[in-house]
Amino acid sequence: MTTTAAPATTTPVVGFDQVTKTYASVRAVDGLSLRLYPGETVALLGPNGAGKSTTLDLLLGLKHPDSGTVNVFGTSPREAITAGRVGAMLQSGGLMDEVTVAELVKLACSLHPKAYRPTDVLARAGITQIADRKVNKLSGGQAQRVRFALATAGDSDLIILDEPTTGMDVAARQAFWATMREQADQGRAVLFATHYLEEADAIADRVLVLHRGRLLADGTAAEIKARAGARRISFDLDGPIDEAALRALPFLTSIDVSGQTVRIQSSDADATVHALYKLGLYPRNLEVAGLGLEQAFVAITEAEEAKQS
Ligand SMILES: Nc1ncnc2c1ncn2[C@@H]1O[C@H](COP(=O)(O)OP(=O)(O)OP(=O)(O)O)[C@@H](O)[C@H]1O
Repeated sequence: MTTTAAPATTTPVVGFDQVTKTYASVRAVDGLSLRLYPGETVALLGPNGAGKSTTLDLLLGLKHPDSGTVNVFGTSPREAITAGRVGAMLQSGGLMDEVTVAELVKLACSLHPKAYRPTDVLARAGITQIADRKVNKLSGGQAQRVRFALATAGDSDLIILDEPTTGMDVAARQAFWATMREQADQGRAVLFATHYLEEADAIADRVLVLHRGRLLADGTAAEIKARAGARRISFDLDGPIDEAALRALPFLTSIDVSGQTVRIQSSDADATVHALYKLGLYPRNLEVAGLGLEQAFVAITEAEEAKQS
């Protein structure tokens, strides 16, 4: 497993030690150990059912581990939340129906020990214009912005976000991540679960890949991509294409032929390209590139599936 070097002298914001959580026969979190540090922006990735939401729920004290310990700022999650050190934006977080956006934000501020001014919170989340709307009349993206406002109602040291940008339009996403970057630059830790791998790649300083409740990889996006090892090769061929011959190329992990364009994934790009020339082919527009985070993620999780089956 790739691991990010931990700053030895800094107190962790979050500490999971050998944490396990089981629902009936499903082991949602399986012996998870990890540390988060101040100022880190960390993406939590994993396929559906990998245990991301359960991990965040454990971190927020909404669920309790069957074994192992969860610490937040060296205390229990509940103590950290009561002290106002944690702000959270959850996937399922229902919003009260019959109140306006402004009333809800005001309420969140009144409950936070280190609250910001409600007008500032509304402005930061870009919802000043919809402040008088009833919460149950909002679009999906507007409701996400309100959840974001609730997560940033006060000066918390750790911000937890479960799939925060689902339903947001491009402008809202950009504004959202700019704000999160500011929060991290001021020393807060930001942990977000997402299925948008391009966001994780662009935003996170550290990426955790969870699979069946276990940590498969922990490192920078570049480290995770390098770990997947494979590379993408694409080229065009003239004339009829002998797909069977291409499929027999060495080190091939996938191939896609579309018209005259061939796209290959290979675990040894040099050897594959060499073999391509040995077939007597003359590839045009040849490009060899590393995997994107999304392809690396698929390669890592598929390799784990294959190991377990
Ligand atoms: N309350 C529950 N009762 C029973 N099983 C549950 C419960 N909550 C989660 N699970 C199971 O635990 C596993 C982990 O679920 P979890 O919601 O943590 O995954 P996730 O990574 O957040 O998934 P997704 O990406 O789909 O949101 C899944 O197999 C899920 O079906």
